[in-house]
Amino acid sequence: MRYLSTRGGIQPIPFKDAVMMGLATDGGLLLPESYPRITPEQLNAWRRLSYPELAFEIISRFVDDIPPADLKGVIDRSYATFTHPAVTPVVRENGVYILELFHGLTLAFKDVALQFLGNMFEYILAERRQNLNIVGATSGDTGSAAIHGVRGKKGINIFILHPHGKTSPVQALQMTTVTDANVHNIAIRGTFDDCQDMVKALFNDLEFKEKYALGAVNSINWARVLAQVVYYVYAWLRVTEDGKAPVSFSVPTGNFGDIFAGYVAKRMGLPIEKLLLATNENNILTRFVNKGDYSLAGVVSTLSPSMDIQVASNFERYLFHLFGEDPARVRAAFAELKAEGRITFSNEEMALVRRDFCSVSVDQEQTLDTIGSFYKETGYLLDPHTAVGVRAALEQLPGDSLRVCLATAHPAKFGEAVEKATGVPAPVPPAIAALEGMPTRCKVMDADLAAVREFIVATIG
Ligand SMILES: Cc1ncc(COP(=O)(O)O)c(C=O)c1O
Ligand SMILES: N[C@@H](CCOP(=O)(O)O)C(=O)O
Repeated sequence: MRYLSTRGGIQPIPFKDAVMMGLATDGGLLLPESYPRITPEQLNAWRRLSYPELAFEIISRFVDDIPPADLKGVIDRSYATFTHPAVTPVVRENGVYILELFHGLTLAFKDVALQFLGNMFEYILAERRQNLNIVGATSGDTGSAAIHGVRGKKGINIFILHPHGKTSPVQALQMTTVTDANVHNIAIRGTFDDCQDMVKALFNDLEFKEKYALGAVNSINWARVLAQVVYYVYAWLRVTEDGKAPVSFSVPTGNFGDIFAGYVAKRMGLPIEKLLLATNENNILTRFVNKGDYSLAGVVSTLSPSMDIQVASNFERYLFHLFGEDPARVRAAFAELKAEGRITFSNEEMALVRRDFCSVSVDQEQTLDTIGSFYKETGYLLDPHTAVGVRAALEQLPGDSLRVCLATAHPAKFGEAVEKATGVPAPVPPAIAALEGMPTRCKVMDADLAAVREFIVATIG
């Protein structure tokens, strides 16, 4: 399996090089040359597999430059850190299935891919006798999951940029209380988009990237998306009885990484009826799906802060496929976005979009109402991001269809919103209770690329 860039500017490369490259050197995103097919017979044969066994079956189809026993070792180590034996269990509440993705170390879906990526980096670096300086942007969850994926690992430094004061207090503490020597938190006076822009700019400075051996933990890294494909298949196997039943997935969306993993699963042959793209008030992607309107607007702060994003980086991967794998059309679309603040789509393209996706935007009042009523009816607590997806599913997907909602974070990460909605405090897991009063370390900076670059260079030494 080889990987190519959405912008068409690199020779195809193998998996390990793709992991190390992160953002493609031509500014695009890496994708596999083709998607391996999974058949109904294969799906039925996978029903009895544990999560790590299934992960191996799927991931190994995209990786041919790592011996199977080594790949299995990386996968097994990654999922041994989860507190639930099923890793990502599925529960049924109020007519929808809930895919719980928050049983990892930092209580969000990011752990599923970032434990895998942290161990994969460690494996490749040991083999190549190299060091790595990870630079990432977070709206709250990627940062802590990435930090916990690589803290204390030999030969790795990690720099995580988050928008100052715009994450939940628990999310901030999950990052800044990790004071290992290789962990560096930077709080940017700005938005997540500012953080992501600066990270991309550092990667696009190829001399800097090479000199300081930069590595990516955001979903611009293909390994992130790949690891997330697994739980779509796992959930599908839990809620169906035969190899063909169509299932719809409701996905609370910000950077389009999670839902793109679902799209990959669909392209591989997993019977997915619809991918429901659920957004908060930052709804550029809902406007795109429903009206063909992909035009930039300002970012607003909401109760689901991890989804407070305008420019979803993985959208580029989807556009590559939507445009018939034509890198020239991708380049033209991003030139239009830069010049005009929008991308224009043809009617044929929008028909293709609506074949796979539908979308709903859920505002904060509806989010609180959904957390409150769901709790009242079932006793089950939703975090605000999950609530956006559940609300969208209840509104948009037929009640007699198989509906899986991705529960992307534990409610205790957003305790204030949950208490406001239900009138009761969310139970606090020991991992969160332990954060209170711990020493913290974090550098607060302006959204100034030169200053961030200087800080990274000075810290690496
Ligand atoms: C809790 C939570 N839900 C949903 C999302 C949105 O996921 P994605 O950015 O992959 O679309 C995020 C951020 O990524 C998140 O942290
Ligand atoms: N919501 C994310 C934003 C970054 O997304 P990523 O999937 O590209 O890492 C976060 O929690 O940081």
